[in-house]
Amino acid sequence: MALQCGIVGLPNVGKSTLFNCLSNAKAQAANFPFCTIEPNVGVITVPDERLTKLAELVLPNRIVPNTIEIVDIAGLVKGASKGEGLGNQFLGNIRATDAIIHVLRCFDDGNVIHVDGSVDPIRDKEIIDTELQLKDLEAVGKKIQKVEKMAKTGGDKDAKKAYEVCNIVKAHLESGKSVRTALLSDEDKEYIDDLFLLTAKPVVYVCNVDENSVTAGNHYVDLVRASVKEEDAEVLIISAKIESEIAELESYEERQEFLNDLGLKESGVSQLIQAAYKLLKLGTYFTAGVQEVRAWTITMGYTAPQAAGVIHTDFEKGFIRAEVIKYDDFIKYGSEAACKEAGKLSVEGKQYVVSDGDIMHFRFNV
Ligand SMILES: Nc1ncnc2c1ncn2[C@@H]1O[C@H](COP(=O)(O)OP(=O)(O)OP(=O)(O)O)[C@@H](O)[C@H]1O
Ligand SMILES: [Mg+2]
Repeated sequence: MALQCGIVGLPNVGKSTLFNCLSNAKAQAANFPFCTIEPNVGVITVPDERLTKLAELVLPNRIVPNTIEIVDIAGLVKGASKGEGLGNQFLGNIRATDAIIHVLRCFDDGNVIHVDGSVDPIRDKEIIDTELQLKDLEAVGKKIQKVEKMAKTGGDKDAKKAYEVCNIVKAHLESGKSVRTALLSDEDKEYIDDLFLLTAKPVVYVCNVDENSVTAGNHYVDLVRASVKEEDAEVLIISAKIESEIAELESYEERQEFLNDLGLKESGVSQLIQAAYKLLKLGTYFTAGVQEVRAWTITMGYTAPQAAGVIHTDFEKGFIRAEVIKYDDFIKYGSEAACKEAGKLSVEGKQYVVSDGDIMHFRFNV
C-alpha cells in the first residue's frame, strides 16, 4: 500500500528541484522546459518525532519510519488533455497518484524561462486546472454514455444513480470547477470512484518563491491564497532553491542553523510531507519491540484487524485481539511492562478503531 503523491505544474516551475530535495534523489533539474519526461519516483520518509521518542525508550535494533512515494511528473501545457506535449502520458501519470502537489512559480528570475513568457501563478494554475478538468469531462462523458440507456429504460437503481451523479459532476466541471469542490455525499462519490478523476484528488499548493519571501510570502502568494479560498486547500510557501541548499548540508546542526538564520522552524520539505500526510487523511500507529520500533500507515478510521492487515494480510485474517497502549501513556510510564502494571494496556477486539499514535501488539493465529 504505497501511497503516492504526484508533483504537478507547468514546465520549468521548479518541480524537479523540489522533488530532488524531497527524495534526495538526483532527478535532472535544469533551466529548460520539458527537462523531465519519464516520471521520477522517490520514496521519502515521513518525519515523526514520536517515533524518535519511542525509540529512545525502547532502544531497538532498528527504527523504521513511515514512507510515501513522490512522483515528479513532467510539466503539462495548454492542450495536454488533447495530447499536446505528451499530454496523455503525463495525465496518465497523474491518474495513478493518490494526491497532488501543485507547484506554482511565485519567483521572479529573468534567467529562468517561463513557457508563457511571464510570471503569473493564477494564469498558470488555471491552465493546469483546465487541462485536468477537460480530461475529467472526457471520462465522465464516457460513463454517462455507458449508463444512459440502462438508467432511462430499465429499473436499474445503480445505473440511475450513477447517471445522476455523473451529470452533477459534468455540470460542475463545465462551470470551470474541479470535482473536489463539488458537493457530493460519500455515497455519491462511490459512483465515480472507478473513474479516478484527476480533479477529485486532494491537492496542496506549493508557492515556489525566491529566497527573500520564504517567511512572509510575496504578492504572488497572496494572489494564490485568494484564488483557492473556495477549495479549502493548503497553501505552502517553499523556496525550492533554498531547499536544495539545505539538502546539501551534511549535519542536522548545520541545517538547523541555516533554518534559524532564515527565520524558519522547519524545512519546507518537512512541512510538505506532513501536509501531504494530512491531505491523504492518513494516520500512524506504532509497533514497539526490542527488534524494531516502527511506524505504520493507516487510513483514519481503520479498525484493529484492518490495521493489522497493513503488516500482513494473515494478521488480518487470523486476527484475535490487539493490545493497545496510548502514546502519551507509553511516554509517561516508559515501557510496555510499566504500562501494563499501571493498567494502561487495553485489550481490544475486532471493532476497535485505531487512533493516531496507538502502540499496538496483535494476537492472531494462522
Ligand atoms: N525558487 C526558485 N528560485 C529561483 N530559481 C528556481 C527556483 N526554483 C527552481 N528554480 C530554477 O528553475 C529551473 C527549473 O527547475 P526544474 O527543472 O526543477 O523545473 P521543472 O518544473 O521540473 O521543469 P520540467 O517541467 O521542464 O521538468 C532550474 O534552473 C531551477 O534551478
Ligand atoms: Mg522536471
